[in-house]
Amino acid sequence: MVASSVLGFPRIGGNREVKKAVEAYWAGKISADELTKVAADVKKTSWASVKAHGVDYIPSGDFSLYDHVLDHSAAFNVIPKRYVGLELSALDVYFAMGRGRQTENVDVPASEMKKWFDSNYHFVVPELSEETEFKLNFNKAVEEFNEAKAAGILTRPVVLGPISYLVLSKAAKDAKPDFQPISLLPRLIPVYKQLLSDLKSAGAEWVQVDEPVLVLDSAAALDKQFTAAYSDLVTIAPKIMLTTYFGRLDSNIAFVSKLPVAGLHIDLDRAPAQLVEVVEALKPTEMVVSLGVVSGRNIWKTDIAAAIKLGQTAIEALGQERVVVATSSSLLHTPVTLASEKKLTAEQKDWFAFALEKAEEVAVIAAVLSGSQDAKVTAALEKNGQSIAKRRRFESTSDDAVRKRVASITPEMLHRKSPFATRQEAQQKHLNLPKFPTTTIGSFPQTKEIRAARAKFTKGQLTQEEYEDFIKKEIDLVVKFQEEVGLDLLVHGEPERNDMVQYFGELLEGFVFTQNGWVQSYGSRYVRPPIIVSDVSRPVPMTVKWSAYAQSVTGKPMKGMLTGPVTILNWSFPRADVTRELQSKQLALALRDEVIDLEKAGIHAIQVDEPAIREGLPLRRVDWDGYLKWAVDSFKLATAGVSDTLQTHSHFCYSDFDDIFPSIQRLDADVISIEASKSDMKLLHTFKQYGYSNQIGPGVYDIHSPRVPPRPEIEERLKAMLAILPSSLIFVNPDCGLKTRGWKETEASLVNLVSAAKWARENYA
Ligand code: MET
Ligand SMILES: [Zn+2]
Repeated sequence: MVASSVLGFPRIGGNREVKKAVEAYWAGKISADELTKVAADVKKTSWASVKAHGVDYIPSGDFSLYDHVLDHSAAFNVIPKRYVGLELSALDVYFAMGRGRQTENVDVPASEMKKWFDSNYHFVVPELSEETEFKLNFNKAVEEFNEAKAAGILTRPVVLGPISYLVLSKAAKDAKPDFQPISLLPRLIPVYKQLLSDLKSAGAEWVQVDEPVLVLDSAAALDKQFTAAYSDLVTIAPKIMLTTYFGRLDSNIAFVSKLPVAGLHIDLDRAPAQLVEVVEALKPTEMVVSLGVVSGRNIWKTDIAAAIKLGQTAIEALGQERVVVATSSSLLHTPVTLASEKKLTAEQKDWFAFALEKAEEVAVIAAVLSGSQDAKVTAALEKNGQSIAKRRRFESTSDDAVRKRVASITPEMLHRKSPFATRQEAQQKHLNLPKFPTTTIGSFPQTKEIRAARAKFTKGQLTQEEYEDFIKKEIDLVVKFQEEVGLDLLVHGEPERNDMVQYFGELLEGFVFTQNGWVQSYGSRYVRPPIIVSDVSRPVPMTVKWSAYAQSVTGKPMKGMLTGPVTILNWSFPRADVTRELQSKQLALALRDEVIDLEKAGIHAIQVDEPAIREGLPLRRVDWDGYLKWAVDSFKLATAGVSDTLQTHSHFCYSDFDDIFPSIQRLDADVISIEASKSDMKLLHTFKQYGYSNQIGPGVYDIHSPRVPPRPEIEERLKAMLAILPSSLIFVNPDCGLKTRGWKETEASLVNLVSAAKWARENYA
């Protein structure tokens, strides 16, 4: 019998119950007990429905109220000093670590967040030092295992493995300069032993231990640590399914196949070619192989016939009993169910599978591989074949005009007319910005009123004209606000945008949208990625009306605001039938037309956001150049079609800059703004090391938290920048858009920001 498994499930709940409850708890509207109850119901529903679809290994312990890495930190007592002794409940300390906390007596910033591998999910980075004292404060894995058991469902608990936990951690500020988190492994192992032996006593037969770092180049140097850790853990743990995802093991398979674990999970969605090598390596062992054939990262219906072929290859070598069919990764990155989509056409709906439908897919594939003659299985298999055939027919139709345009892109289209120095002079004449110009990243608070108006408009309760008047009034407010606060380069505030990707997707050809396809980005923040289904083009201008209006109501320069091609691509579910490069170039051409139209409409600064360029970077270094080439070319294609007088901006919000620094320089944007506040400005050192020739605005405060940055704190950050960068290149701005913030903290924060910039002008003339 081939077993089936799901590696993790979305946490939001079918009706966004968890998101709503967490936010209600933060707002003081419900109690901790009420929150726990909502979470318990959602978990129970997920377990029951995965089980109902016939899945053998059902995950537990993967649920989280904020982030699963943060859950481990809280459980392991990895609580930075600033969160200790605040007289808060354990739950409030947990949330304070995730999002910061600012009340009458407490003022702590959030921890740093980083993107989870190459996804748009953010995890809270653990902070470790020589002084870290690991202990098991609570055992979430056991608690949830028992919770499921009480509901009559036997689960396979999920934990993040010790090596990945340490590799994903960073050294705390007070750690010694040469401190390496991985050096704490011997001290962390006893905690894992306790965690895992408790799980075994609770009755868990298997445990899924995630070690996603095994798909990174850096894991090659950790073979000794892996061997030591797992040789120790297997002695007391349930059977361990060592789980890798998002990439390929490559040479790491050599030591992984020698680990004493009971099973190995590999991602065959991202890296199908690794199957043969892995199976060969496992042959002489007794390990079970878990085949991640159903994508945890995309929403296309699985081609079951193709998955079966992969399964058969494994079975021929290892036998049925040693093969498990699984999702490639946790389904955290996909929406809950297609069943809640009422607006997709029947044809479109037939293309996709969301989390619940994927659970069914793994069960069907496992049943077929087990030789099931069950009529339901045969029918499901046949139906899948028909769906795939229909989709292939749709995919074979393309937009010839778009394809031709991509084919005729010339090198000249990628370059601005003059070098940066010449452009800077020309731009200054138009923009007339003071030294240390202040600006924001684009969005202003998306208030209840804005969301209500948009909802009414979507439902047809507001006419086009009424809605546009409403948006114009919002723009008036935001412009007036910025003038009053004293900002220099203004924005229109993006009130017309539901989301920075969805907004463009809706105006472009080639996308479809879900009503309920929410995917977690961080904490309680969920996005609804559009789906690219065919060739992309721009039928009409998308932002010109709003930017031109905003410019018409102020004498100060107005910055146009677009989402970049690579980000639109990376934050959508992409097509799987053509390359990402082709999709990116099509998007770039559409945006190029928009940039040119904005310039014609009298806009002198345009920001093209590329916050997702880093996360799309392949996990293996050998694959980087290929990606960076087309990613940078796409940005340039979108932005280089304008005159020297137009100031291009780009924005990035992440901190691992070192890796891609030369590519950032190659974008040749006149100004970039970057996230720098939470990572203690460490990325500025990258700039110091490499030098940077164009203008740059390192974010001076963290917008992911409602906390107001006191003015001296902003000044400190400016000082840190000035130690590294010439004052003539520095812009002053928050580290990202303000859409998730309230007006109160936005105003207080920006007042401090403007006054810190004035201070800089006075002191660094
Ligand atoms: C995640 S980056 C966000 C950039 C966008 N312009 C905004 O301000 O919201
Ligand atoms: Zn951002």
